Amino acid sequence: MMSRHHQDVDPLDAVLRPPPDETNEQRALRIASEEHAKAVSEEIDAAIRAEQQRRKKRVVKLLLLGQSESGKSTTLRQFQRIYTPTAFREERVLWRAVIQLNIVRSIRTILDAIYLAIGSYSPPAPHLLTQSIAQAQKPLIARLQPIRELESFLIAKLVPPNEDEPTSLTGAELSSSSGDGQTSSWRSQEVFVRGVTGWRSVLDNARLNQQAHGSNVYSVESVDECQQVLYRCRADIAALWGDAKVRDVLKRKKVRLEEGPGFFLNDLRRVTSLKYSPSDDDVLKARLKTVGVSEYKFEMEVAAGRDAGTEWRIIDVGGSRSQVSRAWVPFFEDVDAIVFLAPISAFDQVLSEDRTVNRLEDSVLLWKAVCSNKLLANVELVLFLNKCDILDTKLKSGIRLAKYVRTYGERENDLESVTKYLKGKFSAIHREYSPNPRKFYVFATSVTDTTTTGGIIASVRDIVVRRHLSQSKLL
Ligand SMILES: Nc1nc2c(ncn2[C@@H]2O[C@H](COP(=O)(O)OP(=O)(O)OP(=O)(O)O)[C@@H](O)[C@H]2O)c(=O)[nH]1
Ligand SMILES: [Mg+2]
Repeated sequence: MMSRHHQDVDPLDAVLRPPPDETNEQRALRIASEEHAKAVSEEIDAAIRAEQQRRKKRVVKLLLLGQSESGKSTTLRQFQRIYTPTAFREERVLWRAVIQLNIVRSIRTILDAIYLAIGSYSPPAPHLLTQSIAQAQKPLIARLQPIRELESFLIAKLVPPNEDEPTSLTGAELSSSSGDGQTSSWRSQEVFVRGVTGWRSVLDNARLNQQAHGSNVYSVESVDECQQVLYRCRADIAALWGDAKVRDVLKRKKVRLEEGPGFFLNDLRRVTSLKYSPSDDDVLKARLKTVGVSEYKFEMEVAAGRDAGTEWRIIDVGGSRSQVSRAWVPFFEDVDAIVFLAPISAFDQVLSEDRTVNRLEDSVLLWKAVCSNKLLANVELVLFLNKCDILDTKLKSGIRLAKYVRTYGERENDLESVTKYLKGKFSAIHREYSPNPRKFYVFATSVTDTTTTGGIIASVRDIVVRRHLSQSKLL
């Protein structure tokens, strides 16, 4: 009998059942306290779910390294173009000011080359041929004066306010050898940006500042006024760039604008039109130096398919010499992979910050330092032998690698043989200097090229994600 009675009565039910003699007040209190307990329990459940979600969410960290002008920021822009296309497209218009400055810089480089050649700058002696060009082109040069003025305006607009770093970072440099064997050179400012998003807010600030100061051409309200100046000067710019004698001066001064960063003079009609809006290719070609370190975080958009929702942190550092040791090391922690860019087209160039150092040699030394760094022993290293398009043009124009890299010897002076040889050299350093054996990933790249870079970026993504997953399993 007893056991039957026990089966009929739920002991919990007995405890939870409201007391039979409960007053209305006690009932209200009981219900309130039950609701509170339920709310607390739901909160705890939500927190647990969020934590589970966070643990499931993939966060990958990629560091871009390489000397200045190697293509790090361009590679970052390729990631943005491919994985956050909407945001990339929306931001394209903001690059117009940078492109305007790139154009203005090219024009100034040409004018400076002419002036330097005729001895307006000391000490070179006047060169008769160039002097006659300067005479012939005098009215044209005078008409281009607004372009020079545009330069300082755009610099004021693009360089962050209250910037404590000197803005006169080394940039394009011309040198002139005069008849007496003396060489003179001067450095021009190169505009830089601290961080990827920094310059955007700078543009907004500049716009507001200028609005407060009236509306003549140089207290421009917006980018459009600068565009108007370029538009008005387009025929003169085209005449200058198209002049055979001017080209001759540039050739003699060894100014190869086309191979340099931010070159737009072959697209003058389009880029100086009033309604000009930068294309994807323009944004990739534009040059804006990075100073310091910028971390770009993004989640791949739904269009990225199976990788949508993965959080990427790509760290882009300034590559000029003064920044290398100071800025890079603190970012070595927690990195899944490094993309190291070596601009192999630069085998016949020197660093703009130290004109005694060959750029290829500098890249090799940096690569050695990265490979041998113990903090990076377990990090995947992906090497981009970059600027292959420029390398190809250079080799075809007859510039020989063997003149600068003597060990290259009698090998063929073509793109395939040169990249194969350099891959071997970089691979040997990787093998010899890595603290632990690791796989060597290498790509011959032209990161400004959208068609070929898409596939390479996808391969990098796979390498990084695979490594990230294997590391997570080990934890
Ligand atoms: N033709 C060509 N131009 C390239 C290539 N890669 C980069 N560039 C251009 O070279 C210039 C320098 O590239 P950036 O990406 O700014 O170089 P960076 O490594 O970020 O340089 P810092 O910010 O000074 O460290 C830009 O104008 C790019 O468009 C390439 O493969 N081919
Ligand atoms: Mg950069």
